Amino acid sequence: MLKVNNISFGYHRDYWIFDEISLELKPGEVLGLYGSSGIGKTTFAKVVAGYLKADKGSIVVDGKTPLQKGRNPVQLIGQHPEKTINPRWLMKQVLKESGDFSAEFLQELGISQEWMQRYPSQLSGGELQRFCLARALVPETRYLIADEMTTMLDAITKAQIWETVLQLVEQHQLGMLVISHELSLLEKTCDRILDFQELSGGSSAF
Ligand SMILES: Nc1ncnc2c1ncn2[C@@H]1O[C@H](COP(=O)(O)OP(=O)(O)OP(=O)(O)O)[C@@H](O)[C@H]1O
Repeated sequence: MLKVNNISFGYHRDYWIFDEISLELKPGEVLGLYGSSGIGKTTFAKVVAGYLKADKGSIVVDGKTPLQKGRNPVQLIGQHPEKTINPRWLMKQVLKESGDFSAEFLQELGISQEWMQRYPSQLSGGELQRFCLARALVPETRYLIADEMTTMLDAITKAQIWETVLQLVEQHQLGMLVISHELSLLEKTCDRILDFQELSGGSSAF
């Protein structure tokens, strides 16, 4: 179980982006987090995945506090894959850095062998996002956070990526948090949906 216990975060000393949010995500569950743009969803995702430190509260993953070193069992996939990939590396180097991936697994994610010899700038957003998914789906991963993962993609690519991801999530019994401002997407993909504004009670002063 991924337990988020009363976490608060502010970029500045005088203002919480969100205050005292709690939620629980079970293995195998697909949980939606809905909220409008700018409300603090990405910040929340970064805190839960360990990129930012909560000012208050705690995050407990399968009974443990994730360590600073080593691979986090909570992996985050964001809206802009190009921002997380070294532009000077060939895609085969990008993958190699995260581990060894079988040809079957890459095929399942729709990654063509031919793309391995290309640089990130020579791939589309949907193609790059598949590499980000591969990197996030290493054996240590137990929970996946998809923050507006397909917002930039066209309808067909979006549907293909969601079909693959939901299959893999079920197959590996991962817990998945789907963050989006698109309620229709959450209704299609999630077992239940939480409203970010209701959870945080809106932004408030310290
Ligand atoms: N590094 C930062 N320093 C200061 N303020 C920030 C920083 N990053 C984000 N913010 C502010 O925090 C607030 C929440 O931003 P966040 O990106 O978490 O929202 P969001 O709900 O994910 O929005 P969107 O859906 O548009 O991406 C915004 O007002 C934003 O301007």
